[in-house]
Amino acid sequence: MLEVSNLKVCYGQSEVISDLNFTVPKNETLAIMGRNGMGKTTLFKSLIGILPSAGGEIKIDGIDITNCESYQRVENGVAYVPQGRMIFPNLTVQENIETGMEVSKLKQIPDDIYALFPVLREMRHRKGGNLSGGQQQQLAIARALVTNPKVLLLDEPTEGIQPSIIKDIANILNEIKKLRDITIIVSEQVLSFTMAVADRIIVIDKGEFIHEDMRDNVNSEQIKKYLSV
Ligand SMILES: Nc1ncnc2c1ncn2[C@@H]1O[C@H](COP(=O)(O)OP(=O)(O)OP(=O)(O)O)[C@@H](O)[C@H]1O
Repeated sequence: MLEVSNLKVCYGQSEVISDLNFTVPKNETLAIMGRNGMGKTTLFKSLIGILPSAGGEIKIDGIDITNCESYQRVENGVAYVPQGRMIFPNLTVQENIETGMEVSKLKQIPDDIYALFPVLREMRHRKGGNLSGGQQQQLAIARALVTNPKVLLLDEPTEGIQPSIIKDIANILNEIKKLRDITIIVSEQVLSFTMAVADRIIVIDKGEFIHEDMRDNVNSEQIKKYLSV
C-alpha cells in the first residue's frame, strides 16, 4: 500500500505540486491522467526519490520512505518504469533485466518473468537499443519487476507505442496484478488504455487532483474533456 500525504514538490522557486494526498491499496491499479505538463512525471520522480520533495510524507506499507534515497526506496518496494523507458541500449536484454536484480538478490532471471514476456526470452542476447519501442517497454517493466516491488510506477507506458502493442501492455499489467500482491500506479493520456487496466482513475491538473472515479463509474466524455482542454 502507498500512502502519500501533503506532498509538495518544487523546481527551485516554482511549486509544481503543492499538497497532494492519496492512498493506493494493494491489488489496485490507479491511473493518473492529465495533459502534458500537468505534473505526472514530477509526481512519479518525487515518489521514487529522483526529485526531492519539499514537504509531506510518503509511506510504503506503513514505512516512511520520505527521506530515503532512490535505491533505498527500491529496497523498500518501489519500482519505477520511467517515461521514455530508459533501458540501457548497449546492454543485452538479459543484462538490462539483471541490473534490477541486485536489490532482490536473485541469481538468475526467474521463469515467471520470461513467461510474462516471451519476446524477451527470445531476444535475451540482443542489445536493448535494437528492440522496438514496445519491446523496450516490456524490458523496462521486466527490469522493474525483478526488484519484487510492492508498488510499481509506470510513467506514460503507451507513449510512442502502436495501438496493437498498447493492448499487449494492458494485458501484461493485468496479468501482473493477478499474479502478484502489488499496487500499480500508471500515468497516462490514453483513456482506452486506462479503462483496460485501472480500477480507479484520477485526473491531475496543474499539480492538483481535480477528478476521481472508480473505473466502472467513469464518464468517458468528461475525462476526455479534461484531457483535451
Ligand atoms: N526540470 C524542471 N525545471 C523546472 N520546471 C520543470 C522541470 N520539469 C518540469 N517542470 C515543470 O513542471 C510542470 C509539470 O511537468 P511534468 O513533466 O511533471 O508534467 P507531465 O504531466 O509529466 O507532462 P508530460 O506528459 O509532458 O510528461 C510543468 O509546468 C513543467 O514545465
